[in-house]
Amino acid sequence: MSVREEFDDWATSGRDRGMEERHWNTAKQALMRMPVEPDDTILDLGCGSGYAGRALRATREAGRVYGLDGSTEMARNATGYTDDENVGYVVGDFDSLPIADDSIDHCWSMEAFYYATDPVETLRELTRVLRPGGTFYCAVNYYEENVHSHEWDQFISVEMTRWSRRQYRDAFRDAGFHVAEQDNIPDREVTIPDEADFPLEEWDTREEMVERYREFGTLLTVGVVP
Ligand SMILES: C[S@@+](CC[C@H](N)C(=O)[O-])C[C@H]1O[C@@H](n2cnc3c(N)ncnc32)[C@H](O)[C@@H]1O
Repeated sequence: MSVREEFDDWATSGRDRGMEERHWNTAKQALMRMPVEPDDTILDLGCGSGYAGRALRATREAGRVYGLDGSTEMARNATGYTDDENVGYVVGDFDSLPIADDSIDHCWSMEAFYYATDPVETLRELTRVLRPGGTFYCAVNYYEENVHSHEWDQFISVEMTRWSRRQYRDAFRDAGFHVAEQDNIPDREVTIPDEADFPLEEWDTREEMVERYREFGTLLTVGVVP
């Protein structure tokens, strides 16, 4: 199945809002760190329901926000969630961004980058569209050190790239970014039941669930275009 078919299916069955809910606890912490100035132009790469761009408009006075997604239905849903004319959702692929050179101040991406067919090319594309000094805030829950994420590729028909912290930094540098920051952002809000409630459907032990959410959380890598 293609990215488009897979995520069209998610969007039409309402799973875009479920993703937003699952990602928001750590996404909001990372979004707060972005050095967005009023009127800056933002790209949300793999925007899903488009919540991140709308949050940056509402809280940081971002100027123009573009959400890009390979799924037509995701882009359609996202468009329906706002009447803000400075927020626009476009259909496109990470490896060939339909965006002019040096036109974006900051790019955000949550739980999407690793679906790129060619993640190295996607990074190169981002250095093309970002202005000098522009940043790429790349947040992922699927990565090598997060052993609890390793089986996720079995539940989806799209290829996924599982890089380590080190591989993210190296790839960012190879594509021409400076690496400004790399951090694990814990999810302190997700409810973790009492010991006596385990095993759960998804978790054998409480310890594993604590490690997944409170310790590993979301891996954030921040690149800056020189
Ligand atoms: C797991 S969802 C995350 C959505 C959103 N960022 C969030 O935090 O909820 C990944 C999104 O990336 C999009 N996507 C995956 N690979 C893509 C590609 N190669 N080009 C464009 N969009 C892609 C999917 O259609 C999907 O909406």
